[in-house]
Amino acid sequence: MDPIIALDFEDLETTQAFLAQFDPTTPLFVKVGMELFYREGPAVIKKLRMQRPVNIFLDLKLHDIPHTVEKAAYQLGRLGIQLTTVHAVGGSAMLEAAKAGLLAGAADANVQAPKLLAITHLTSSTPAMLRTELSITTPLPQAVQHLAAVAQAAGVDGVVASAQEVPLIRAVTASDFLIITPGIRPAHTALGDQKRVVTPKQAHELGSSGIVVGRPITQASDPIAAYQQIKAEWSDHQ
Ligand SMILES: O=c1ccn([C@@H]2O[C@H](COP(=O)(O)O)[C@@H](O)[C@H]2O)c(=O)[nH]1
Repeated sequence: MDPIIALDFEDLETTQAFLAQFDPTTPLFVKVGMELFYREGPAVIKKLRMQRPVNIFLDLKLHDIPHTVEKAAYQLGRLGIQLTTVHAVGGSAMLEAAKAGLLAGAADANVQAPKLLAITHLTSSTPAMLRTELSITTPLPQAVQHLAAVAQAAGVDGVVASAQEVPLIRAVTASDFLIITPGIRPAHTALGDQKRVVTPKQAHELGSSGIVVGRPITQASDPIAAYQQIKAEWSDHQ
């Protein structure tokens, strides 16, 4: 899987100007997050597809009561996207509802259902933050591992975690369980708010299924060169 570029831009125009720098015939895997989706609405998915070949990871991180999540997931299932997210801490009933909603929406719209990923603990979280602010006494890597096992048992297709936790997750999940890892920082790039970070090469070595990269590409002086360098570091070993 190619690196997934996080399109964390304020509007469609800025996003399309960014994407126009890439060869229009080369497929890209992109992530649409809350910022762009809340501004442009579901139409942004169709508009991005009209511009160029793209696979789309719609990262809205649903988290609510099961009924509400199922109805929201139904709408997302209709969009023909490839990946989407819920928060694992919503629990099994919510995860199962999300999956059911996606499948029903996709069936009604006659499109392929997206794979569902459960967010474990955000890559911006630290062990100290979990302990002192969330009162979670299980060590962070084991807490992530536990959530991954819960997600798999609920029928979710994979998780989002730091690549640092991939070996622990692999130990308790099936070999085709997806582990998508943001918090990717090539050497000498700014961490920003990310805490549990690895390089693209480390993510590969640790066994990530896919990496998500935003600012190291979108804020780079030469985004194409940054993307190619990250892609090479990530996939030259595959
Ligand atoms: O735990 C998580 C879950 C999601 N993300 C998202 O990934 C990108 C990362 O962007 P960078 O600019 O490379 O930091 C961003 O869209 C997040 O919403 C995450 O970072 N961590």
